[in-house]
Amino acid sequence: MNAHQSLAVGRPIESREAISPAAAEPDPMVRFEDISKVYPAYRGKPGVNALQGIDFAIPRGSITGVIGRSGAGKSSLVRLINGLEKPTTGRVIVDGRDISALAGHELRLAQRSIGMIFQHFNLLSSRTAAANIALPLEIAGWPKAEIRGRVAELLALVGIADKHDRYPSELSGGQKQRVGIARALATRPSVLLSDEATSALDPQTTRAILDLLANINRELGVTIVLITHEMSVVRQLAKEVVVLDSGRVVEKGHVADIFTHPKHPITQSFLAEVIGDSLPVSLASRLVQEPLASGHAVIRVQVRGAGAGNTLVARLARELGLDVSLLSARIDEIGGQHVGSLTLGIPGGESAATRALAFLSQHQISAERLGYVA
Ligand SMILES: Nc1ncnc2c1ncn2[C@@H]1O[C@H](COP(=O)(O)OP(=O)(O)OP(=O)(O)O)[C@@H](O)[C@H]1O
Repeated sequence: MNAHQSLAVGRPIESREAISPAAAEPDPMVRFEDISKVYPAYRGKPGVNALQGIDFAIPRGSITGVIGRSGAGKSSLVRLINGLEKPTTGRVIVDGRDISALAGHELRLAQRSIGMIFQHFNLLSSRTAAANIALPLEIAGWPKAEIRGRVAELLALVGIADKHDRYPSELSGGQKQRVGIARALATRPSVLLSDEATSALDPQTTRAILDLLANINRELGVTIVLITHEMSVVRQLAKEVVVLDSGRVVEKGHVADIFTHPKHPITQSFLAEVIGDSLPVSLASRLVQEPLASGHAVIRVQVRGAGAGNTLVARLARELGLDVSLLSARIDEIGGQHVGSLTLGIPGGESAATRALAFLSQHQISAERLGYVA
């Protein structure tokens, strides 16, 4: 166990039903059954408890984000799905088979139904785009003529039919990742694992690649497992999310639920990076943390559903009998739902803020007090 792991405080797992405990999902694509993964001590380096008590299922056809900070155990988890690592305890069932029990030829056959894409694309520089995509088909022993047809189909699917004869050095980052995606899909996998696949791309290219993955999920029904340290990636693509911290699942569920009611501090810190966090500068510079008896309390509220934010300000003003002001607002579409982040100014100091927070909590609306302005 390393220093980071030994300091970790065990927290209860927050379950929100969408990603069920392994046993509760009748026929999932991936089922982690009470997994632990320990990397043993090696050449004077201490052993590492990389994963502990992992027990959940990934539904067929879903897009599931697995998010965590560096060292949280994301890559270990994804390598268990394609059998590159074996769990220390527990089983990993993929498409009905215990992949953790397979070895040799059987494992290689099972791995053909699990595609993977990588942050740095992992293309062979000596092969053209078409030849990179053909590689897994050659390994699987496909006849040459069939490979040609399949490669042309895949190049068209990922939108680079004209790059057939280009070498990786002649392609942009986004085009290289399209080749990576085509190669991963070549053997018609049922699962696509994406390990930080957009981390090396600029925001615009990231959006295009995430759109492509969404289309692939929709049109081919491929289950996608998305490893990332960026909540913006989860927000754009995933419907379900699993939050990992120090090798444990600390929160999981529908993305829109997690965005509106984050429970674990690590989830809250991920959200703070993406949800309209910025206050108007003139306001932020005057914000103080000490409660004020008068002046405005500044409260941030997360709301869900089209139009939910519109009525909230009026309802709160009615309830408090005060002029509630809207200081900033942002609406996103997350996990197929509208999620809004509103920053409200509430006159009447600490006592009004306390009443406002009680009202919001009574109505299961997630809110936090950011501070006060005189
Ligand atoms: N092959 C290995 N041998 C020993 N320790 C390992 C090995 N692979 C990972 N670890 C350790 O296991 C823990 C989890 O690592 P993992 O790579 O799964 O996390 P991660 O969330 O993917 O991190 P990152 O985002 O930095 O890639 C870390 O403490 C890491 O140092």
